[in-house]
Amino acid sequence: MSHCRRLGLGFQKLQTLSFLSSFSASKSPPPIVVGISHSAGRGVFATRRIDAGELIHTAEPIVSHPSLYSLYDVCYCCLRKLSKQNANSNALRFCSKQCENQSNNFFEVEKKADWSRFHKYCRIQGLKYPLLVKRLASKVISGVFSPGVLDILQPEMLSVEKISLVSILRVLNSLGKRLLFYDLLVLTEEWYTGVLSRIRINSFRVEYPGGSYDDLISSAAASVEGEAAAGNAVYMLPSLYNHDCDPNVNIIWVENVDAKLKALREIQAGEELRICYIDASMDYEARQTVLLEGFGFRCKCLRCMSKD
Ligand SMILES: C[S@@+](CC[C@H](N)C(=O)[O-])C[C@H]1O[C@@H](n2cnc3c(N)ncnc32)[C@H](O)[C@@H]1O
Repeated sequence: MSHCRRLGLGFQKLQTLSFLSSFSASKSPPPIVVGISHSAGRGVFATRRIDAGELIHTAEPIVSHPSLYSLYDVCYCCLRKLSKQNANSNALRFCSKQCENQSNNFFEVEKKADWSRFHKYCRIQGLKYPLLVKRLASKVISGVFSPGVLDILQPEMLSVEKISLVSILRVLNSLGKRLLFYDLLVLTEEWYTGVLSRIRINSFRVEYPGGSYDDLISSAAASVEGEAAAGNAVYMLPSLYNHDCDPNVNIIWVENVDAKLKALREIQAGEELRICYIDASMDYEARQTVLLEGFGFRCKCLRCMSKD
């Protein structure tokens, strides 16, 4: 391990990490370790040489939600695209019995409230993170997760402006007495702010590779509405990957919300694995601006250090 120091995560946190990153006991563990990078806090490092194109690991989300544009076109659990045939245009659907069963707990909670005004508010304001908070809250209330499940992830320092702009609590308050969030004392405004500050810099936009002509047309229509993605999701291990404007790892989605992390080139043992959070084709100034405004940091990757 030449470039990193192993990280002393608490036992409980390590358990959470391994549970959520779909390392099957029958398969060998992925060739990675979490350590401290020299310029970006915690990071993920290779424990052996990794070949170009190698699948490093897969990851299941802690929390995910379809985009409002895709709400009735993808599985409400795994975000798999569904056939439009025989679809009731306003019904949430699952792709399989397995997804339906897996969603039972949180879906029962969600069904207790009418979310239409909340969705309308998010659509008008162009908000996606409150949908993830809604799903997480439902999972907490149904007992799937403890309220602090995201605490291990790095938070963003939220300005008052950012919090009030996306104040799910304010919107939910207007829904009246059937409020989910006030049912449980643990889901307070403080909980909401902590969760939002983590979701903002750790969530991924789930997009599939371009498919049929119909897909292209609907994604063009969705782009006009500002949200072409199938949905958004937060993962545990992928959230520990730092950013690089010349990344050595790619995160992709093939058919559902399960993420695949693949090596873009040969990686040596001890090297840090980094993904790209933004469109790397932008010039230096634009990349710095997007990373500062969107993720709250000045990029110190090698490409940025040489102002390329
Ligand atoms: C998704 S987290 C990555 C994991 C994080 N390092 C941790 O300790 O949890 C994103 C945060 O990592 C840091 N980071 C990631 N890539 C960076 C880079 N290229 N330069 C500087 N900081 C970076 C920033 O603080 C950023 O807000």
